[in-house]
Amino acid sequence: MDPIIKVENFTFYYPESQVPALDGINLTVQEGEFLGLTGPTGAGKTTLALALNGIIPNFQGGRMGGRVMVAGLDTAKTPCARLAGVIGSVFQDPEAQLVAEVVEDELAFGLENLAVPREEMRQRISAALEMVGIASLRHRSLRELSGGQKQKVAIAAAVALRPRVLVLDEPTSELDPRGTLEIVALLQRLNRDYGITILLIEQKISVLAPRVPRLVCLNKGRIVADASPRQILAQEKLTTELGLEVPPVTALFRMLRRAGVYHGDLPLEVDEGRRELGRLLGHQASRT
Ligand SMILES: Nc1ncnc2c1ncn2[C@@H]1O[C@H](COP(=O)(O)OP(=O)(O)OP(=O)(O)O)[C@@H](O)[C@H]1O
Repeated sequence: MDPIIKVENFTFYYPESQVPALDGINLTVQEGEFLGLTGPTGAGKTTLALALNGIIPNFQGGRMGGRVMVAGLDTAKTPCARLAGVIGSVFQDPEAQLVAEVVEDELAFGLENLAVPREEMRQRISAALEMVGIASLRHRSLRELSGGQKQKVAIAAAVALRPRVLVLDEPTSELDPRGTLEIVALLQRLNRDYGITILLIEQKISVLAPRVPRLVCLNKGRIVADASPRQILAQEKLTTELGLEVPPVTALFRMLRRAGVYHGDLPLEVDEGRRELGRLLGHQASRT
């Protein structure tokens, strides 16, 4: 089967910039994957998201090389309205991306732009609100909602367009830890139950690591790693270079590995670490 995303040798310079924001990117994503994308500030994460949804190069001037294919469409040659039915985007700041006063109107907005007939529009709005678990917010004013609820509305608005891919650019950066985990759990559900391919851009590696099977790391416009979070977090030189905030429990087990007392998989979460520690201490006790 053809991959849902295929980025081939893609390079992009913003206007008047001598340094490429993206430099020879090659990335293949199969339909149904849940992918994390991380890297330091200025690495090119947002630029890649904009290249995937066609804003680059359709609305943003600049120079590019290579190509970006999403669901078989070349994003540089496809109108953004057509791409919107294939790939949905959610950005960092819910305020900046919401345009309506009332939740259901927000969902209607994108559908109207695609000229979806009225009755189908009503059905799609209901379905999207159900999928995201916010049917009860349908008639609420956006101004009354929390940041987390607003992000869910933004996700529902994207889902109403029935995309095969969702790209989310740091959607939880303005949320507290509970709101963050709720959004990630929602994305996992959309991926698992509806097969939507998810590309989640996130600097907080502790949020991504236990929840994504595949993590792509960008630095200075290049992909510097593409592996499981466990494999990436095991590479001390790489994580230092990228300034990734390694979860404390993972850092502890890296130390134990270095000291030669631990040889198992690196835990990514506290519970996992506690279990491994129990096993390790039990093992040590049985040897003495
Ligand atoms: N509109 C623009 N015009 C010129 N240069 C830009 C523009 N937007 C981004 N850049 C530059 O492109 C490079 C990549 O930026 P980008 O925003 O894609 O990185 P990022 O990884 O998303 O960073 P952050 O985590 O801070 O959002 C940076 O050097 C940045 O300064």
